Amino acid sequence: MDQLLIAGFCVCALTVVLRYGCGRRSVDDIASLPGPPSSSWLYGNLPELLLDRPYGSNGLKWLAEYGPVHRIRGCFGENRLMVSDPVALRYILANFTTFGKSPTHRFLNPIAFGSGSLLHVTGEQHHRIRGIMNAMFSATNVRGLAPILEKAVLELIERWRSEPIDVVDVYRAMHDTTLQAVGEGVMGYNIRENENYARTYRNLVQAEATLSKAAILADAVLCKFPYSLLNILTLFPSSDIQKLVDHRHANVHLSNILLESKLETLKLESEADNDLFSILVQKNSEASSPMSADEIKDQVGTLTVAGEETTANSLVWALYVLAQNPQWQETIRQEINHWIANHSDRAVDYDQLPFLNAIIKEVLRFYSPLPHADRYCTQDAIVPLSEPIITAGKVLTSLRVKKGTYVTVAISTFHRLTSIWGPDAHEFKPSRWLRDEEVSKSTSLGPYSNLLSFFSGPRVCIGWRFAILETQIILSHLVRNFIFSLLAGSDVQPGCAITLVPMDADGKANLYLHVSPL
Ligand code: HEM
Repeated sequence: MDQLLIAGFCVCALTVVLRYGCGRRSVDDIASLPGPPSSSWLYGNLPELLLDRPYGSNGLKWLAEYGPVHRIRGCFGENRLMVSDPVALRYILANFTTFGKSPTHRFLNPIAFGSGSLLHVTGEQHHRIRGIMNAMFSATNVRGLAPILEKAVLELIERWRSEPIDVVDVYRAMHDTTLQAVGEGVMGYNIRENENYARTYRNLVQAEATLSKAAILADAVLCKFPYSLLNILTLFPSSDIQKLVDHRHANVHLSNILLESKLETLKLESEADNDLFSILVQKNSEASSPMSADEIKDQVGTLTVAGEETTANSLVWALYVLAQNPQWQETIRQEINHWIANHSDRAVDYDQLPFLNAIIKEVLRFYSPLPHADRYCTQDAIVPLSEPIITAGKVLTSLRVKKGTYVTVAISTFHRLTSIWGPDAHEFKPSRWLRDEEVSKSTSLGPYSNLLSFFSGPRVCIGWRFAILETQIILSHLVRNFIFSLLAGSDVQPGCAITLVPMDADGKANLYLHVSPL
């Protein structure tokens, strides 16, 4: 966000804040909750949360000190709720009408993806679009994509084998490969070969993921204004908003081409391609309340962004832990070679590779690709708790939350609760997934192995099956073909760029590893 714009907005925001305060003066319990002190009225605890290195260390400190439901301060001294309590989380994530997306997301998502984007729509429109898109992401349809996903990784393997490589930025390589995989698997189109689209896409990701004190402030200021006023910003776009607008143009161009060609195939009654977008167009033509052409087109950019970043970063962290543990690479190799030797007549069933899946689950737990997400309370609510909170002489068995409160869904902190994951919750330990009884079944939250990585409730990740299959395929093929090892003296730490990325000392996202062909 441009400095000038921020300064202008700060002045307006201060006026609004001073005049109206930080929200309605209805009663809630958050002010009385324990929470970390804040040294800054302007930024509150947000820099400690968002700019933390390694990401999550402050979250874990706060968890230990104040418990799984506590207060943190946002900008201008506002109270925010930070939640990793499973009962409270289930309630919050199940009630999207009350706990919706943050005002900033509601402002920015339509600019980047269109107002019909699944990430943006709510209520009946979300229900209708989601119903049609759920069919697109069914287990059978996703399973059918294995050959497309295998092709993406085999091309990478070919490139790595054909040129002498030693040290590779696997962060970059995984992002390129997942961009190709999501393009070909979801859209039936190789996005990597469309330079303009790939460029605007990278710019968009960079603009959205740039976290700094200025971005924190801009976020806090934006939400104080009505959308009608904010929309004026798009007429005088800052450089970051321009990146969103540029990507939207690229999306419109690409989605027009894609939709036209898929509709043509449908009209000719020729055999439809098995990419998910073709399936969507087909399912939509049979739906009783179909999506409009614009609504379909708005999913192109949505699925690219939602599907690429997260999966690429899971793969990057998986390669990072494997590079630290060569014996785990060998176990995966033996596992897959054994499977192939015993089932030479069948395609690989990746779900039948226990150690590979244990690594993937532990990566999703320990390096949660989206480490936290915001929700914004749109009407006063009462949130249940799994355990009472004793505060200021009162025992709270549930929590009154007032309209206008930000709630941080602390995904990565939930993944470290010893009450759920056991006393070794803070260790990276794939073996926990090989002994079923060790992973608590008492709190079933997410769609996959009680992990919250994909969220739960009506906004649960629609692409989780795709993400798992893609990770299984790319990781197993890479480990079968190469040995990964750490560079001497390399020092990356988890940093938050909306998703969790490995950051070097300069705050740049990358991960250089030695890659040796087998
Ligand atoms: C490891 C990989 C992934 C992770 C950790 C992940 C995580 C998430 C999370 C936490 C949400 C909820 C966000 C919110 O409501 O604030 C979400 C939503 C979504 N994800 Fe994923 N995701 C992954 C991969 C994918 C893939 C591969 C696709 C598609 C190809 C995808 C498409 C979407 C879409 C469209 C939504 C919005 C759903 C809705 O609001 O109804 N995601 N994802």
